[in-house]
Amino acid sequence: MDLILVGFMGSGKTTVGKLLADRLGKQYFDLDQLIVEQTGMSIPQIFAERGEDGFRMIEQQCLQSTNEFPGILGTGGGTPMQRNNQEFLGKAGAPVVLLSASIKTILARLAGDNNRPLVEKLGAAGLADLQAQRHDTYLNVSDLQVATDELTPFEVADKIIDQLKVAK
Ligand SMILES: Nc1ncnc2c1ncn2[C@@H]1O[C@H](COP(=O)(O)OP(=O)(O)O)[C@@H](O)[C@H]1O
Ligand SMILES: O=C(O)C1=C[C@@H](OP(=O)(O)O)[C@@H](O)[C@H](O)C1
Ligand SMILES: [Mg+2]
Repeated sequence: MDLILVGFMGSGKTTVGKLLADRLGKQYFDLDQLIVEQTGMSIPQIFAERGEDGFRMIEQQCLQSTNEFPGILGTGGGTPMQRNNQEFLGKAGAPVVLLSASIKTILARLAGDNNRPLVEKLGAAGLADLQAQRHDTYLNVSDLQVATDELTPFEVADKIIDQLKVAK
């Protein structure tokens, strides 16, 4: 893996990951997409039929399967919360980049979304709590942090490229 994106739902991991891959001439892998391909089920279907615990088990297995993948990996918002996944991120040998956004931005970006079961289940206040709960873990697993509220996805990609150059 060359780079791993982490962050809350709606922070832009999938969008920015694809852009970055295009710009750097690399492949993009999306953990949620891999889960959908491996199970033949949508994310809401997995939550409905297997529960969140079932989803987390599949998520963990799929993450392990990306071990030798070349390119850029976009994780799901809950991926860094499991200990095994934290170990994976720590040993991946790729910079882990945290995309952040305020809860106001997140709610605006996810309005009308029906592919994220936790958004429907938790509502605005519950999502704010979940974001706060995850905050420290996101910081702990990441090497770089980019605040995305005032940036277009293209600008976020630019910033990551710049910061990685500086960090080299
Ligand atoms: N920097 C940004 N500015 C404006 N909209 C964004 C930005 N990043 C992502 N979005 C939008 O927010 C929504 C969620 O983005 P997505 O990439 O799926 O996030 P994630 O994979 O982190 O959940 C999409 O509609 C996307 O177009
Ligand atoms: O934050 C989470 O727990 C989740 C985030 C989603 O991915 P995105 O962060 O790409 O929306 C997806 O993995 C699932 O709905 C659970
Ligand atoms: Mg995503």
